[in-house]
Amino acid sequence: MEFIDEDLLRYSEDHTSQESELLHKINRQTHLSVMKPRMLSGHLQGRLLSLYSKMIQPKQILEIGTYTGYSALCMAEGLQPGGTLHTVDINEELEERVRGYFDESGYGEQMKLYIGNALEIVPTIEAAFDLVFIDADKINYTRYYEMVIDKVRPGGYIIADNVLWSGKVLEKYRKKLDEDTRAVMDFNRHVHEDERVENILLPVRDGLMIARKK
Ligand SMILES: C[S@@+](CC[C@H](N)C(=O)[O-])C[C@H]1O[C@@H](n2cnc3c(N)ncnc32)[C@H](O)[C@@H]1O
Repeated sequence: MEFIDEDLLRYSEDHTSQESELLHKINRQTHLSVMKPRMLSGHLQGRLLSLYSKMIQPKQILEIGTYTGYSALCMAEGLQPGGTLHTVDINEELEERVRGYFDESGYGEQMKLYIGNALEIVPTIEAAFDLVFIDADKINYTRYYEMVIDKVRPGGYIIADNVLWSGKVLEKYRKKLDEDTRAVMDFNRHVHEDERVENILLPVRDGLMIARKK
């Protein structure tokens, strides 16, 4: 389900800074040769992540769910010199492609790609994060949030993607209450009721939950 009129979306993209040539290439190649290309953040959300990252000026970023590296490279644009972006994905088939894109980007030295289950890898990463982007399996969203919240510095941010879950969080757009939808709804309630953060659910694309640790 598209939340915004297609023409308005195109108009918004036409009045948004262009993605870099490399990001454009990743976007195109993902659509041509990788399964489920809709998972990629895309032009508009990518520019938003880049802008947020430039505003936050993070030294340490964590991403859960690399896919083809598009969102990681958008957020890397705001990294401080000497900063690091840690990104985790369980799909080893993407590794070579992603490493290639990272090397080509000019941020290669600052990108740390981990291949494996985020539930096992994230607890092993020793860092105080300024920005965390949760964008992997929905069923574990609350677990990921709880796993990282103590590793986020006060004033740091957690952003989670797909929190409107194609509208299925609303009964009128839902055929049945499947476990992913239930997990997204539980996550949204969990963050909203969490006294440790202030939050906004931003209806951009498939919904971004943005939480700032107090
Ligand atoms: C929506 S895609 C990420 C899209 C990417 N962040 C972007 O915007 O371009 C979700 C990714 O999460 C990964 N994933 C799913 N379960 C995971 C897990 N338990 N640990 C790590 N990665 C996982 C999938 O392999 C997939 O590549």
